[in-house]
Amino acid sequence: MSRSRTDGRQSDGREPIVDVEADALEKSYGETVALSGVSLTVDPGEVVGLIGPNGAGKTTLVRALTGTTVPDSGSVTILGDEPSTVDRNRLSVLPQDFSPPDRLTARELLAYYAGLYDDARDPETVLEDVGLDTAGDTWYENLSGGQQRRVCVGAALVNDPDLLFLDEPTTGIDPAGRRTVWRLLEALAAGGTTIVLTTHDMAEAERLADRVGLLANGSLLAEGAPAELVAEHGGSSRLKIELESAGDGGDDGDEPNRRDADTSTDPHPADTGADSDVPAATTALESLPYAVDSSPDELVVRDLPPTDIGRVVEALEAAGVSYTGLEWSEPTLEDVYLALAGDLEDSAATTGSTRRNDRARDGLATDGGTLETGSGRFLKSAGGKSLEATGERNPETADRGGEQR
Ligand SMILES: Nc1ncnc2c1ncn2[C@@H]1O[C@H](COP(=O)(O)OP(=O)(O)OP(=O)(O)O)[C@@H](O)[C@H]1O
Repeated sequence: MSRSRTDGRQSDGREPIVDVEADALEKSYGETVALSGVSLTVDPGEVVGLIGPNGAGKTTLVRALTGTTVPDSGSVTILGDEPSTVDRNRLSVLPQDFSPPDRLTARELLAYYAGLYDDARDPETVLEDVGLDTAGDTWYENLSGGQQRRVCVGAALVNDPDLLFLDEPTTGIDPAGRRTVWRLLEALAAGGTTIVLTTHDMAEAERLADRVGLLANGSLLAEGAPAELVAEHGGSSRLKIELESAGDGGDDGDEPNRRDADTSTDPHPADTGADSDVPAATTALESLPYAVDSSPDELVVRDLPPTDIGRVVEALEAAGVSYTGLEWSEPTLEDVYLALAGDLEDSAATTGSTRRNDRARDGLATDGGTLETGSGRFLKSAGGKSLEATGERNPETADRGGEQR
């Protein structure tokens, strides 16, 4: 994403101005360590994406950054203030499980939230922005899950915040709607809004975030621009060659890249790969200067520039090797995730979040951050008004209740 940026330094060259500054945050719920020494700085206008397995601590981090939970130790300032005293007109938070009143229409809900702020955006425009203008008069409870989430995203944008926290904003939204939300967030970022979002969608993080933090077991395992993380941890490019095993094919006669397979003795051979073209294909590629991994029915050629795909095809065809598909791909943020946290699928389930990750201790984590949301809570309030009327709980009370979770 390109946008004009300041370097965050004041005009007299003194201390950098940052929108979020969190240092050494620790938070435990009973025996469960949700945050373990997380530090994070977010510059004005920056988009930071937090990724990580279920139970990694992303929501707890959001909550600690926004003041809906108090960390056990460590410090947080947002927009230059403590979270509890920050000007709520400038801040907005969309919790993961925000649930507004069911018996208000999308239009009424956005108008309601707009009414909480001194200088809100036009709710009709927000309704259009989130792609809900045709469903504006439908009760919230009758909207689809994805439409409901769009209303929630709209509610989070209605005060035109300087600093926006979004906990899994596009969960449940269909691919086209997701792109609508992405474009909306990109436009906000281009206008200077600082955004911290959590997501399980690696494409979302890669597209939107200037910087990504990978959390697991309450620690930041890695942090950096998506491209940097991919270059450092994503591995190499891959050309996947799906091979036709002897049992898959017959004599089609017309296709030049297919070697005849003898199926006369067994019309339904088990697809064990034993008769596949893997050995022949491996031999065919030996003369090329690339590492090749093999499995029973496919080969993966690593570090192959796309301009050399033709050499692979020629080598396979010269050897008469059958293949059913070729797929070349560059490493992505998903590869980074799988490389660093793929074995930690559910931090809470596998470790109770108490395990410290060695990679974090070894210094991969350079910074940390905080975010947190709570069930049914919506942090927004303005001009001294709170959202207790909508059923949201007092953050501190809610947090204490959460200790029992
Ligand atoms: N209020 C609470 N009371 C007790 N335990 C909690 C509370 N909030 C979070 N936890 C625990 O802290 C750990 C981190 O949870 P958190 O919700 O921050 O993870 P997450 O990364 O946001 O997960 P997900 O991707 O599933 O949303 C988990 O083990 C969770 O069970």
